[in-house]
Amino acid sequence: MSMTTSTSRATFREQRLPAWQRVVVKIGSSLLTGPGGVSTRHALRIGHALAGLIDSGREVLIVSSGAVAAGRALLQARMPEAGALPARQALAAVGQTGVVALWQRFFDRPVAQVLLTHDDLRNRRRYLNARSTLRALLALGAVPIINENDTVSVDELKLGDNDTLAAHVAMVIGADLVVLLTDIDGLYDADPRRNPKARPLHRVARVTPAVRAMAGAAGSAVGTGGMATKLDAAARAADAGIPTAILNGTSARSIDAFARDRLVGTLVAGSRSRPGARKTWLKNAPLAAGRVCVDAGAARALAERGASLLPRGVVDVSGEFVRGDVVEIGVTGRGGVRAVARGVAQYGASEIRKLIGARSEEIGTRLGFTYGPEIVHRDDLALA
Ligand SMILES: Nc1ncnc2c1ncn2[C@@H]1O[C@H](COP(=O)(O)OP(=O)(O)O)[C@@H](O)[C@H]1O
Ligand SMILES: N[C@@H](CCC(=O)OP(=O)(O)O)C(=O)O
Repeated sequence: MSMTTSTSRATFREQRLPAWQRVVVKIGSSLLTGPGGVSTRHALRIGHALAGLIDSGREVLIVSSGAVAAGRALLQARMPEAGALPARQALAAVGQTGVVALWQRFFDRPVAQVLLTHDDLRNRRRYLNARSTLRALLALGAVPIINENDTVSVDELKLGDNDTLAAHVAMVIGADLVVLLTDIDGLYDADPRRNPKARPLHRVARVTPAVRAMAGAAGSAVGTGGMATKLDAAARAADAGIPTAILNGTSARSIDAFARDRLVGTLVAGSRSRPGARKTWLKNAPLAAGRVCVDAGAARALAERGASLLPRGVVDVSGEFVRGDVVEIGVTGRGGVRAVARGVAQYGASEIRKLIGARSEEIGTRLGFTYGPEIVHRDDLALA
């Protein structure tokens, strides 16, 4: 058989873990579920380690997978085929209660269920709400148990995997570290389940295309995305200056090291600069709700002078978005539309259509009201 056992694999040596006060820990489905639904087999050790860290004054947010796998086991259902979204959503609804109840067993303080959708991270108002709620939960001493709101997220708007969700949560809450607990010791230079000669990578300075090429698909029937989504998530977090540790949640050695502020696994370094949280969020907001096309002069003003976008420079609007949504700002050239920036729209699409080419002073007369002279304020802009 081509699969290798974990005992024949090269092992990771223990290394330093960056200092942290606030961490987002993501736990994959395979660590939390078994044939009977949720399972304490691996979760027990992880839960105790996290409880110890919280008791010592650290702040821990948990991104927990396992709803679909637990629901499937409880209903003795087959895994729905790709595309069978309502069935997966139903399984998630059945399994999620057990996942949260499982976590409650490890903490003597309340846990809080937080289900987030793509929209909650894309829309600035909802993003700010999510941030305030998470902050309040930490201040109250509750342990946030976060998952994607699978029962209502539709395919094209799904974050899709909880590695990505963990990176977003870390950016939203300004965490110092992301920890991805999985069923393998860390990142290897090839998928060790397929290549017995794969070598451990202790440290990744930057997620380059060459590093991405090392990552293969999921290792279990319940996992989503494999190492590829973990590296994508780590790259996002790194962009915001947040390092990511990838380690084995089934291994006592790895979990015990983490509880002692050491790492047995892979560290993806954070980039040195830590751009403003708002710009980071904008750059990573999963999808834009629409597009505002601008003329070449406006594009230059945004890119070269860091100016706000005024109605004067707008030439076209597509999509149906409302005030507060993230929009793409593009400029039309020979090869089609080129993205220039992303920003939070101060006006909705139907309003901006009435303002195309207007001077800022005309906004009041064209609309009958005004939210200010800018279509997108410079503070709410991130260049592409
Ligand atoms: N280069 C690699 N190094 C380590 N693991 C890899 C690599 N490429 C693919 N994998 C696979 O990724 C799996 C972990 O991802 P996944 O199954 O999605 O887990 P989770 O449920 O924890 O998100 C491992 O079990 C492994 O088989
Ligand atoms: N939101 C889904 C998990 C999606 C996911 O990323 O799963 P995994 O790769 O096991 O972390 C669930 O709770 O079943």
